[in-house]
Amino acid sequence: MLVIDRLSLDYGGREVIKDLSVVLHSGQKVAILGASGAGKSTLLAHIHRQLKDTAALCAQSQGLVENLSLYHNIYMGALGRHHGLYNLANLLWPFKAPLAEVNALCRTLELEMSPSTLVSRLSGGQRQRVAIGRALYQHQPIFLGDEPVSALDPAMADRIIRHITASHATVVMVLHNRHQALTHFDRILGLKKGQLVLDADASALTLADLDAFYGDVEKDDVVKC
Ligand SMILES: Nc1ncnc2c1ncn2[C@@H]1O[C@H](COP(=O)(O)OP(=O)(O)OP(=O)(O)O)[C@@H](O)[C@H]1O
Repeated sequence: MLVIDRLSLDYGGREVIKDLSVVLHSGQKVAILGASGAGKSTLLAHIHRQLKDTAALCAQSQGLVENLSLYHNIYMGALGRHHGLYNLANLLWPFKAPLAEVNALCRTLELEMSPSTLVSRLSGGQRQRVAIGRALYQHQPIFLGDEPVSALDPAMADRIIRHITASHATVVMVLHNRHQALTHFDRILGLKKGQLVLDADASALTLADLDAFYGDVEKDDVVKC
């Protein structure tokens, strides 16, 4: 699906991804772990640039429009599927079919408020689910998520990840939760200071392995300080 060969990326000359090579396969569910600042979002954004015609990105920044409703924010996922005039008319007078689809999606995402609720009135976890809804509504075969469930309680996060993985052939998700990574994903990549230091089948790893991975990262950071 995507071959990344000796990738280096920098911000203003500061290298944050260093000589990274990895092959991502269609049909895989891949979790990316790593300490804050390791380069996970930068790598995911690169993957999205390469796959943007077939992948929906749920970014950490969300990009929700505060003064629009939950319905309109989720509907934005479908803008590319429709003519501009249809989109404009739907903005003013929501059509029945997309409204029913978005309502169904809201039920799946456990968003129980009216679809006309303004996004500015939602909690952090509700906003995350709207952003996930918008990405799901793109109906792409690949879902890319950057900590998309970090604000949800663990049980709800499990249900939402289960829905995302069931509805997409391929998922690449940045996470901090080791349990979620082991439970829902086939393969785990670990980044440390812009380098790939872990690439293994989730079935071959344990929570203790991932604790050790984070422990090493933290120890190194302490030493560096
Ligand atoms: N727009 C930017 N301009 C300059 N530096 C940036 C920018 N975005 C990220 N960085 C830097 O690049 C490095 C990697 O950032 P990135 O967001 O990819 O890390 P991350 O692993 O996703 O972190 P987190 O878990 O905190 O989200 C960090 O040192 C960060 O400060």
